[in-house]
Amino acid sequence: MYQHIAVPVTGEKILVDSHGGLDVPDQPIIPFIEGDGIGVDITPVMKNVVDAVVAKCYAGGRKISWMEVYAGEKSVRMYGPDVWLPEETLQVLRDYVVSIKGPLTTPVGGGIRSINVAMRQQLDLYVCLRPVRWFTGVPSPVREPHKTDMVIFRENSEDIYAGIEWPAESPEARKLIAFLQQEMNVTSIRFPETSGIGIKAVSREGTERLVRKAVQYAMDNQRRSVTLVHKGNIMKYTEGAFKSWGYDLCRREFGAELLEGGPWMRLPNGIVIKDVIADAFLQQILLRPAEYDVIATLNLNGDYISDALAAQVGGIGIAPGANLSDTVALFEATHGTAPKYAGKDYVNPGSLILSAEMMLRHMGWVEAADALIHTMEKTIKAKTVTYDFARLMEGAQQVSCSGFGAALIANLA
Ligand SMILES: NC(=O)C1=CN([C@@H]2O[C@H](COP(=O)(O)OP(=O)(O)OC[C@H]3O[C@@H](n4cnc5c(N)ncnc54)[C@H](OP(=O)(O)O)[C@@H]3O)[C@@H](O)[C@H]2O)C=CC1
Ligand SMILES: O=C(O)CCC(=O)C(=O)O
Ligand SMILES: [Mg+2]
Repeated sequence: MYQHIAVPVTGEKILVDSHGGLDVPDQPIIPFIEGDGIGVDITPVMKNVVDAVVAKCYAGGRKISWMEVYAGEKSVRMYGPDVWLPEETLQVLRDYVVSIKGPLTTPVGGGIRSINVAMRQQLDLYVCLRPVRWFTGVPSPVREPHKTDMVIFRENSEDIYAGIEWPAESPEARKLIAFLQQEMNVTSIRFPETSGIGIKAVSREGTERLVRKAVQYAMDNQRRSVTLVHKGNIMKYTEGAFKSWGYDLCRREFGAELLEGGPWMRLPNGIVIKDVIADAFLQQILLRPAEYDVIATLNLNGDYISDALAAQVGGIGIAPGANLSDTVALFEATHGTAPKYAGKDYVNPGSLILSAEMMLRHMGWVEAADALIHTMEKTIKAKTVTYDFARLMEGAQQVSCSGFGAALIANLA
């Protein structure tokens, strides 16, 4: 049926029920993309650890049937030049509803800007959900890392990140610059002859669906606040509008009322809705992280904030994430392909394993998700860690990528 994808002979599809919930069989087929660079190291380790934890928790009653699908460099090798993201891969990710991917290299000079961004756009995975928490014993550059406990909701489908841009001196850039100057009275392009041009599109619909998910998450998970992070003082009609539309939505759909003086608000259940300008936020998360909880932000801000916050709790080697639409979920680590370490069995697989933990929880396999967290805590506490933590820890036993996976499996309760 497919050109290169082999559907496992055992296992069934996860289905979406009439209320939008998941109907998860005991042997679901989960598509996975190995990923480029360190994908060859971390993805097999993630699968082994997940298989072990599921086997342990459900004594054979549940099992994942993994189905490999292709994107990135492996796809080009299999499907031919410039086929970075085959149509059948997108179709499977859409049809099978829950999947997981390794990192993908952004091709240089190829026909696709970023495979990761293309997937998010084509599957309309408009939420990038990235929880940031500290595990006991993880080395951190801050004095009180346990105070960093945030959940980032990054808008994943629009903003300057969508890649609407043209190089300096191209006919398109010249045409757009001429239009701006002649038809829109723009006088502030300092060097029009040599300017590249990018367009930042931010919509009310895009903002509202993202903020709605963030507020709903805060309510469902008893969080204290939702902060809208933006640079609206400068980019008034994109980032400033994100803030205003976010507050309006909270008032209209969630019954939020202004706190004294505004614009901060409070929901009937006490959750505070507030906003902060992005540069101030980046210093406050270092100085007073306990003041922030759920974060709703635009695409590019969310990209920067994800890596910055990950650093506070040990680095992107342990930073998980999910890309979500209303039905489809594609889990992935926050980091990229770290090419210098590719194939060396060296890096931390923790970020992808914790992404799988989010996936198991999303599927309702809570026992397995809890067991994964437990063994992660136990293993790090015992100072059995990969190079990234070992170089910052005293008395650590440094293990390889697969060695860390083996330690997680050995430490399963
Ligand atoms: N979602 C995705 O698939 C993403 C893809 N990318 C793509 O990845 C490629 C490389 O990007 P780059 O900017 O180098 O960023 P990376 O995130 O790939 O790597 C940057 C650094 O982060 C550390 N790091 C990353 N992963 C791990 C890990 N698993 N364990 C321990 N440390 C880790 C390493 O630090 P150190 O050197 O200190 O050891 C590494 O050199 C680019 O093509 C980029 O476009 C980037 C981000 C996301
Ligand atoms: O697609 C890419 O190359 C980068 C993506 C990225 O940095 C992210 O999603 O955090
Ligand atoms: Mg990033």
